[in-house]
Amino acid sequence: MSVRRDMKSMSQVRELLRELESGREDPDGFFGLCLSLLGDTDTRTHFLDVIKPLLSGHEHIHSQLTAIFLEYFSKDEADELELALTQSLYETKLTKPDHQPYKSYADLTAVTSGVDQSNVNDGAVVAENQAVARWTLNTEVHNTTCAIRNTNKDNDDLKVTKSTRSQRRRQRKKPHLLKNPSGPRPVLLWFRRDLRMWDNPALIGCLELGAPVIPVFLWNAVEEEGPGVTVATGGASKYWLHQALVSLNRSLEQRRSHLVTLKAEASSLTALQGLITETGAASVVATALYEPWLKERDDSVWEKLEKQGVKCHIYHSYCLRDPYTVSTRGVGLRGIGSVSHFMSCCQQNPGSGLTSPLDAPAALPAPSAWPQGCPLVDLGLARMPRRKDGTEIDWAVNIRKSWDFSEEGAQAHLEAFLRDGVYRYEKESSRADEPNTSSLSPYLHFGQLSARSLLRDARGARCRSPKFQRKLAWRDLAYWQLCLFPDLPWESLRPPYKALRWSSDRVHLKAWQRGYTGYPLVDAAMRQLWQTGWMNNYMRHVVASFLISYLHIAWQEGYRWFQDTLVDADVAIDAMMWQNGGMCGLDHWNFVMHPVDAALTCDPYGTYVRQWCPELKALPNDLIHKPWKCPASMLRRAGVVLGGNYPERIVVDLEERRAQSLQDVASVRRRFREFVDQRSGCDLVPVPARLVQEALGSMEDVVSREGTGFLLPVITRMEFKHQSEDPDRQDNPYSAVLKGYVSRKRDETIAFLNERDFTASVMCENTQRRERLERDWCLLEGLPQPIVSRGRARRTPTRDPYSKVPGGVAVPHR
Ligand SMILES: Cc1cc2nc3c(=O)[nH]c(=O)nc-3n(C[C@H](O)[C@H](O)[C@H](O)COP(=O)(O)OP(=O)(O)OC[C@H]3O[C@@H](n4cnc5c(N)ncnc54)[C@H](O)[C@@H]3O)c2cc1C
Repeated sequence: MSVRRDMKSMSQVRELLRELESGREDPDGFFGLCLSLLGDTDTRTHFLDVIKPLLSGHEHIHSQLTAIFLEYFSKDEADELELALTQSLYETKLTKPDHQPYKSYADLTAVTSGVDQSNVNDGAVVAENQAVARWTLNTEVHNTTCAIRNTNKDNDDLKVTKSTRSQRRRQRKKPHLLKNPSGPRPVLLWFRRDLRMWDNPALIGCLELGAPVIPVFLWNAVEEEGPGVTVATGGASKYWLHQALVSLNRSLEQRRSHLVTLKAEASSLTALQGLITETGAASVVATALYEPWLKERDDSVWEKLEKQGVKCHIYHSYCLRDPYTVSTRGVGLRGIGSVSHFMSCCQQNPGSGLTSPLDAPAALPAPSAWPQGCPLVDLGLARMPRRKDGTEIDWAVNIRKSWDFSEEGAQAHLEAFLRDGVYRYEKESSRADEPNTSSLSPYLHFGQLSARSLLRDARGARCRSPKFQRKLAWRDLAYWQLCLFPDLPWESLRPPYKALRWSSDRVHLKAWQRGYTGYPLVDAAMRQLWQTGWMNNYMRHVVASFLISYLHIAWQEGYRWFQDTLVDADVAIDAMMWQNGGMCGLDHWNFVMHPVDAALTCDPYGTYVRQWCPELKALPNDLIHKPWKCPASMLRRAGVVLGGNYPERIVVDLEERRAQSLQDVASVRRRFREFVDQRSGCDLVPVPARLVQEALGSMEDVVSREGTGFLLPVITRMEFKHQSEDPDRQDNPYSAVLKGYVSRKRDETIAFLNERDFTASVMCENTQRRERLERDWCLLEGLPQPIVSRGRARRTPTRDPYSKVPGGVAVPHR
């Protein structure tokens, strides 16, 4: 050992001594580390000097260390041999691949975790990583030692017996140096949805238990599905789950662990019990799930395991707030269902507050023996159907091309969005032709990204992002609603709307599902969904409005299709949004998207339609959203055959269909008057007693009826109220059909050009006036007529009809 290294090691030992004094290190661990840093001889020579400072103030630790030291150095020859072996392995671990010795444990952990050195400079992280690295190191040393010893078994029985005996003796004495079979019993880390290494409190919770960690994933489709027709994990989402598990396993392997996957045939409880018996695990750690049926299952699992003497530790990290702790106290129930009301509830009743995100551990302590699992493919999450000839139908090929399923992919997406995209998001999140939203939903759904760290990063972004941050509140709102109304995925919350007349036209439904409705915007969105498993929020509104208000198909059909095809399919969010869109949720969308007019906002140049409906790509911008308006010659030139390579519209009378939908709502509201508040005209919704009790201050809002529980007036679309009052009125002034709005940026451009046009036309008008006066004067005086200028008021090009604004100016956006 060189003098410089000697000094460096000594200074590290002194640093560790301070850790010991502050209680962050224990005497056994400290001694083990001294051995590894100083080596056997130097420890023997210097150790007692090193620990002398402990005599003032930490006498107890000093005497413990002295005992450990004396015990350790009173060993026999076999012990020496084993120690030499252990030390040499230790040296190997402490040597970089280029054979340069590691400078510090931070250095070591940076390599084992694959993280940048700059990330591990934080004191707390280094301490935590050191602890983990040490643990793993010790376990590994032991395992490798055993392995080497076993290969010698046949040759040298005597030596092995001796060695094993001495090993057992030392294990009893120094648990931190070699793993003790009777040491801490392993902990099962039950992964369900928070499939990540970063900011995972369950993972860190396991490490804090100081025991070997066995990460497991159990799959039981029946439990997952719940009691209703939830389609909790549809095809696309199962495919994502499979890929996310592959990636999780890779991350675990980088940390010297791996994921044990298991088909929980009978139940998750039975599978866990089996694992506990097989591994001797003493505890189970997981993050909470909030779907009521999963929570019920979990509660029963925790209860049974606790009775068996297994400790269960549950952490909350999937949502920003544990939805079961959100209260309306002090806020009341008025406006319930809106995100503003929900945020007021959270602000008024802040709960435990958000703590800082946690770093990923560098390594996980591995058990001495791993339980038997089954290969991930056996869970059947990514199983593809087969044709009659046995060949596979790989429907996920485009999904694979569209996404990076890993946690690193999530981080990269997030960074790119906060760096370049969040500004556009705040201005124009509705554009379908530009990737202006974060596309983080599948990562959030599977917990590959924690909501807490996302919020923290969004707050720290260069561009302010209030709109984006609010979306995370929407997400929590959905879980709160699902907890309050467990039937949310299948039963309308507003009772009268259950009696709405819905169409059962399967041809229409199929056309909508596959993107063959004849309305290019709707078709583009549905094809994007089918191929990539995703579409942005605005397009989800467009297609939902089309299904409900124009095809008159029940929202549950839309919900189920989304659950099956979205990679971010999320029971809580999907159900809440479809209920709201289906007019029967706690909130009402106060708009209906028109399948052509909406293009004004989201696809003004037809770029999006051209991408997903390439058969229409040669149509001009102003007609691409309504090919039925194209002259036959234009269609011919563009190669479009309506009813041939592109469908005819499945419904043509949009106005009529909308009016019918409105009439149907008015009629059920009149039929079930008991569910309409006579004072405000709002719909009444039965709410759980818990809500009412919490919001006692607002009892006057609550109408209590016998047999119906508590009825609460909720947000109701103005056009419904008006139509119900005067059913025969044709021109409802509150029509909710959104004509498409032009974004602020476009407004600004147009205003600027308008102004330029205005100046130009005023100048032109003046000239014309002067010319006219001159002409009249010449006529009166009998003089020859002056030569009139040929100039005319400048006309604005009319290439983009979507930019028409009051005032008559039309300009292309770019
Ligand atoms: C009919 C319908 C069904 C929907 N179904 C789902 C679904 O199954 N899963 C899903 O994650 N989102 C769903 N949404 C909400 C929203 O459309 C998606 O979250 C969003 O499009 C995802 O894209 P993004 O990550 O770019 O969103 P961003 O706009 O970048 O938002 C960031 C995150 O906030 C959350 N979020 C955004 N909008 C909402 C919202 N309205 N409600 C709750 N959380 C929101 C999502 O987790 C999203 O990833 C649905 C919306 C509608 C209209």
